[in-house]
Amino acid sequence: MNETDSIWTEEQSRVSRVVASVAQRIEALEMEIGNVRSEAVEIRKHFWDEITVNFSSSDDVTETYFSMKQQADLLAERERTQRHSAGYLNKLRRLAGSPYFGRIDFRGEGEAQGEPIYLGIASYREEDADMFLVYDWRAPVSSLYYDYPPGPAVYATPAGEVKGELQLKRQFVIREGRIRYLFDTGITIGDQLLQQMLSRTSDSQMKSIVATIQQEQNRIIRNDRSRMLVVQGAAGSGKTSAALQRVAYLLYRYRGVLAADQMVLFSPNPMFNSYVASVLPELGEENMIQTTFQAYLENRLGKEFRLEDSFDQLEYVLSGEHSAAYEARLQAIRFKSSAAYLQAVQAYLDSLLTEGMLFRPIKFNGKTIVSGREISSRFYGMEAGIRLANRITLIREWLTERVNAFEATQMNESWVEEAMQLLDQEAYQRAYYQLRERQKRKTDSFDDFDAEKELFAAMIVRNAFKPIRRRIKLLRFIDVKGLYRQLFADPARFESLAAGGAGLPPLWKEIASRTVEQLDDGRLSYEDMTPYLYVNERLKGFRANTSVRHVLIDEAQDYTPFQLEFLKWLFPRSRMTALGDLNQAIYAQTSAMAESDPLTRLYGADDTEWIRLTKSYRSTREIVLFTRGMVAGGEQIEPFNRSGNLPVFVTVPDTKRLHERLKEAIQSLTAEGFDSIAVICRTAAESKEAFEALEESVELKLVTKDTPQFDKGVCVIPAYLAKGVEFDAVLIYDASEQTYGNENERKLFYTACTRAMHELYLFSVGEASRFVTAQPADTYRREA
Ligand SMILES: Nc1ncnc2c1ncn2[C@@H]1O[C@H](COP(=O)(O)OP(=O)(O)OP(=O)(O)O)[C@@H](O)[C@H]1O
Repeated sequence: MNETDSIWTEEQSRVSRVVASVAQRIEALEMEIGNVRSEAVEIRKHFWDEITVNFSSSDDVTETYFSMKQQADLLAERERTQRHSAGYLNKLRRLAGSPYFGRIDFRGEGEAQGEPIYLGIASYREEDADMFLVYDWRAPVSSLYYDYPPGPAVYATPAGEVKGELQLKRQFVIREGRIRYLFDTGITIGDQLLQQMLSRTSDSQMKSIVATIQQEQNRIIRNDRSRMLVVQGAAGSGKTSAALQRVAYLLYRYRGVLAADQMVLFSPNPMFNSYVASVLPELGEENMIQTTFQAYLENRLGKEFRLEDSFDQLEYVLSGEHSAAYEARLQAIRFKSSAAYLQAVQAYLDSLLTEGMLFRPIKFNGKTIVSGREISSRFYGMEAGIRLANRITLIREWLTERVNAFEATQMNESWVEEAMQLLDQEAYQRAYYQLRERQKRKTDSFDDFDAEKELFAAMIVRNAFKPIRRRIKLLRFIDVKGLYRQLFADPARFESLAAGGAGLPPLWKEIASRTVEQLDDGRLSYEDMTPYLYVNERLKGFRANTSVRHVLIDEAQDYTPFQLEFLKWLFPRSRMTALGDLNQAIYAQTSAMAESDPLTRLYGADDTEWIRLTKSYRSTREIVLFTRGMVAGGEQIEPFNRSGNLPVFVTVPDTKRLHERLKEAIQSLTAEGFDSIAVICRTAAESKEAFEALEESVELKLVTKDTPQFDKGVCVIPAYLAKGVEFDAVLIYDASEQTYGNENERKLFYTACTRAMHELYLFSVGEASRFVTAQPADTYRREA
């Protein structure tokens, strides 16, 4: 037996021992849980038997209370134990066939001998044993595995640094209790294993990467110093993967203090939510809250306005209509998402302390109780030093008093009498009994007709004023829509707010009048949604969420400085991780990542850390070498060393031939065993066209913004919905100069091409796009 064989045999016998031990533990735990469950069921069943219910005297009541409490506590305790054990059991089951994926031998300074440490997705120790048979990949010592090659190494613990020497680093692939692969690794974590992981065909669900986390990714995952962590990483560099492992890490690191529902992940679209939903459960953790910024905006503004979403906005931009209105819209999108606009809006809100506040009148039955002007003069009559929020609180109190006073005058009005007549029998009965109950507590008599009538009248008046009180409570008397409109209705005022108008877009007047028109029509375009909500919240008080402790923003380049500022206000007690790639900023708006300032300014330089990822893992070396030339700074993107075919550029004479070639390509890729193939188009309209042309000859699905989840197979999808996800093979439907001939579409084209893991085909009717022809001829292959 040579050395390798004997290592293999030794390691296999350890694996078998651990697997047997885990299996035993699972069995014991299943029994234990079964017992606790039946105990809990018993307690529930006999809950009342054990309790002596007696309310005769106050002592008896106390005794009853305590006996109930005791039973309830017992039950809660059993159920807690059961939940905890069930969670542990879930983790053990995951260890059962594949207990670990790595081993490090570490000799601490001053120690004579190194200790082998085995890493898995959860820690495991036999009962009453000191040593862990498996360490959780998130334990402090486990970081050695990701951070160091064999040699001197150090890891941080809550009690300080531990120095020593890493003597061995070994990787395993264990399935069903058998070692499939085993190798000792050097500097990075096994290129060999990573090669294997990356050469698999893709799935409709993202996978966890714990066994092959790279050193630079580990810095993201374990970072817990700064309040704000910004990750700028190339396409396919593992930003999303790192973000999800980070959630798992933080849940472990702060267990007992931080729960999954205190972390929120903002995804680019609802489909993406389903794509990443299985990573945490795969690691035995609960999922964090997942949402999209659009869903939040819709929830807050959907009742008031007809809303456009970011995809509609992009479709409009891509339509490329050559008109003055189009140019104005582009300028509006850019300006309204900029830090300059945010500052102008902030200056506007500050200026409202001296002039310009707008209030809605408080009316009842068409009669004005307090006019808008009256509220306004009350507002500006206050001492200059009182802050906006305090003024509004004072106005609210004052309005409540005014409404109270008015309400008191209404008892004998004819509308009350009429309402009394209209009470139907049932409502009358209900009201009668209610009043009677209430009255009984005060006096015993309720037979006086006049008194009864008076009480009814009071009740009717009170009910009629309820909505008004509610409106006052919710500060609806502030005319937010009017105030937002005013920003645009008075361009001169806005110019003075925006630092003398120096930074205003050239078509500002056109933009202003269009915005007013839209607001009057009850519509809100995507670029106005966050600013509008910001104005609303600043005036009415932010509806902040204080329970969330960590916000992760994926595809952060698609957020505007305004939106990030908004999220900071919304989650005041939260840390933030923003992950993005400026080269994939496909929207026309100003990106918060375009310059480092908006992101750094959010929490200040001292509280912000930037990490850059330049290695790309998703695509083959050939695809990365072809695509990286399309974007600024692309030469810094380093491909992971996994080889495949050159991207293929196919020129066809007409659409008929295009569809034939597409069909052939899909068929041959399917035959080669690729599970996920995407025909990526520029817009929804182009996707529909491609889908209709192909659906008869190939089995495929059309993905739209309403598609709830990804499925394996062949799909046709617009590029903006393919963001963040990947496919085995990508076919660019139309890579012609006519379709991608505009500088603005560079990033969209790059994003589409970088979705490919193994194969990339680009088709073109006629002349090829400038983004293709600019690439070195040896980075792709041409076919006619
Ligand atoms: N350390 C790793 N081990 C194994 N696979 C990895 C690793 N890092 C990244 N990958 C794989 O690379 C692919 C791209 O990762 P991911 O989607 O997280 O990248 P991204 O930076 O978010 O990409 P994009 O910005 O293009 O959406 C995924 O298939 C992921 O599993």
